[in-house]
Amino acid sequence: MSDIQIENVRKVYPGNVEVIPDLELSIAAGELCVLVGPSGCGKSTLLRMVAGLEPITDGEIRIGGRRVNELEPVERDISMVFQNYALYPHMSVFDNMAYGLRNRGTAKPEIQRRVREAAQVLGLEDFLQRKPRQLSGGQRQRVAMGRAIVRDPAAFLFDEPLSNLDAKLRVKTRVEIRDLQQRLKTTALYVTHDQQEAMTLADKLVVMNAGRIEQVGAPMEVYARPASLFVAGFIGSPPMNIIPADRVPGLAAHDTASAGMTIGVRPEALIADPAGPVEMTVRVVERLGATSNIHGMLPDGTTEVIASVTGETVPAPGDTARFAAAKVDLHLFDAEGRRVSE
Ligand SMILES: Nc1ncnc2c1ncn2[C@@H]1O[C@H](COP(=O)(O)OP(=O)(O)OP(=O)(O)O)[C@@H](O)[C@H]1O
Repeated sequence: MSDIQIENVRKVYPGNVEVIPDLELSIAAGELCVLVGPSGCGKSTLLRMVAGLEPITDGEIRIGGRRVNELEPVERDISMVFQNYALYPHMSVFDNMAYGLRNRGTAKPEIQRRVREAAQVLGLEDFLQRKPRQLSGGQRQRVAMGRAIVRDPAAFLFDEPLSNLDAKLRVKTRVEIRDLQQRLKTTALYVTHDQQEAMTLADKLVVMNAGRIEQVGAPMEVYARPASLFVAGFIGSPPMNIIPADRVPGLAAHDTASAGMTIGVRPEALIADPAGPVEMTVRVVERLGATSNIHGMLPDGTTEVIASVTGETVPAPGDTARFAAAKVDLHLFDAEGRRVSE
């Protein structure tokens, strides 16, 4: 097991395009660290720099205490799993998984042992003689993971590995990856733009925005105490309601209204209450089964609010509905979007 240290890393692409100004990140040995953020925020660039597929402009990256800046990808002792699987179509599953070991001159019996072991872990024993085209998308992704596992690397790097799978398979494979990582305890860096995937997989969640880290923490910590308006809006689904404090005077203390502050309140923290301070005109009600999302508009006519409620009885479009929230469920942000509440 190896840790990964990213220190003062900067990335400027040719043409003087600075996409990562100065980034620090420490990933402990055995930890699954997930980088999440909107398209273009620099997640893939960071992962590719750790992999050695992209040179870094400034700073240092260490894997297991060893500086890897100048090392080629093959010398870094990492395994990558890509979105498109990158399997060799003409080779069997066994040969695909054995490829890296053969290249390194590993002895035949050792290759047999490791591939069979990985196939067992991944439930691929019955598919070893098949070609990739004879497998489903989920099975192909497992072969790609098998190929990563057999090398017993210092770290796994995952680049959006689930984005080619359909929704159901994505959830299933997500659980498999989590389970696998917990058993193997291999350090992993995982990139996704899907906040739900990030929340469920991560030991350490890193929210990126425009080449910078907005917040690092355990998923539930980030969910419970988002450090900025950006994180508040990005983590959680449906997203946290962001309400200018002066629009709902009764919701938070009066001194917040005058300071250009914003109140964040999660849809699931809004409780139906006929005397509640949050008044909305209901526009759309989404019934999801166990919960319903009520989409409405505040009296100001510009601030949209969502309340997630359980139960059979929900308001209808056009109704006026009122909600309250407990003080502990209010998140206050200053005019710069930084968290000010505890
Ligand atoms: N080779 C390149 N040359 C110049 N700019 C690049 C290059 N590769 C990426 N970029 C730019 O760097 C920024 C970060 O890209 P990156 O692919 O790391 O983002 P990302 O967060 O992984 O996005 P996505 O989720 O869409 O893959 C983007 O603005 C992108 O246009």
